[in-house]
Amino acid sequence: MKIILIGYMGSGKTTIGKALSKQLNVKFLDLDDYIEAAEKSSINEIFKNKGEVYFRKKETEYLKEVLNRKENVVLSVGGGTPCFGDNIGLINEATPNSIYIKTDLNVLCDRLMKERDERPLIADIAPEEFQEFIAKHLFERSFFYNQAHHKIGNQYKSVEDVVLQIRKLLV
Ligand SMILES: Nc1ncnc2c1ncn2[C@@H]1O[C@H](COP(=O)(O)OP(=O)(O)OP(=O)(O)O)[C@@H](O)[C@H]1O
Ligand SMILES: O=C(O)C1=C[C@@H](O)[C@@H](O)[C@H](O)C1
Ligand SMILES: [Mg+2]
Repeated sequence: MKIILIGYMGSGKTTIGKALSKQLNVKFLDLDDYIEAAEKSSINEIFKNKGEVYFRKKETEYLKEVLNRKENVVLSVGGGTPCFGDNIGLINEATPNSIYIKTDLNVLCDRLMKERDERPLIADIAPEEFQEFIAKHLFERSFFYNQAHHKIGNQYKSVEDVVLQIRKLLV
């Protein structure tokens, strides 16, 4: 069984994924962490030194590698993973349990403003343009996120509540 969490930066994929894997006693993998370990470089450094196109190529390669592993896993992917190539198709073929962690724009902006520096795509956006940038980016990406088999809101709820709701959705 694979449970794959997708959603925008800051939506809570890693936080929810870790808590879910603990409850289910299933291994947790985060694709960003996997890429950093395999490339021996942080995501920030990969973007800076090799560019986004290189990152996206590697992201798809490592996604395929993880999806081909015959193990049970809760996998959180990067915010952009489902939006490039046919990654969302690969994700949905690998499991009936792909889950879009959907989080309100205002909540996303609050979370991301605090953690901007770790995320290369938003690190340089001016504060006065931040909300509009995220709104547009999220709108463009929603087409891909909405292809997940399930959807769950992650705002104004505790991590435990969201995990409980996800467990009820699993097939
Ligand atoms: N239900 C929740 N209640 C309160 N805070 C939350 C909740 N879910 C996530 N957070 C907080 O939101 C922030 C972003 O969460 P997280 O890093 O898990 O997102 P992500 O989707 O993995 O982001 P990225 O795509 O950038 O890796 C973290 O500081 C986390 O603690
Ligand atoms: O939304 C995105 O495109 C990204 C999200 C992060 O998880 C990382 O994968 C990287 O910073 C790119
Ligand atoms: Mg994450």
